[in-house]
Amino acid sequence: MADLLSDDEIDKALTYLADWRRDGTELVRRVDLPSFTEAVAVVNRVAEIAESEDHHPDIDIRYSTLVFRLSTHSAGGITRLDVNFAQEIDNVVDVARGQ
Ligand SMILES: C[C@H](O)[C@H](O)[C@H]1CNC2=NC(N)=NC(=O)C2=N1
Repeated sequence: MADLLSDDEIDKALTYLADWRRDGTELVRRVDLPSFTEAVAVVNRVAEIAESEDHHPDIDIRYSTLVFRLSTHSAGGITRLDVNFAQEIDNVVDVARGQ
């Protein structure tokens, strides 16, 4: 099982996860997309990665706005798995935006 990161380790990760914030035991990112269809396409791509890595974010879908919440449930907080997954979500969003 992955180890919980320290507060310092989480703060350090947030320096390069610029679109993420910490909310207690979770990393959180809000993403605004141009349409519901594009938002759901991002969710579908993230779902594929989640299944392949057996690590699953909580995802809130409201029209074209997504909120991702990452936490390692088995550890009770934020681990390296969540930091890595946050970067993968960033990559999916960048591709969806053509960046
Ligand atoms: C049995 C299965 O491997 C576990 O339930 C996995 C599934 N996905 C998971 N996702 C997240 N975010 N945290 C977990 O601890 C976790 N555990």
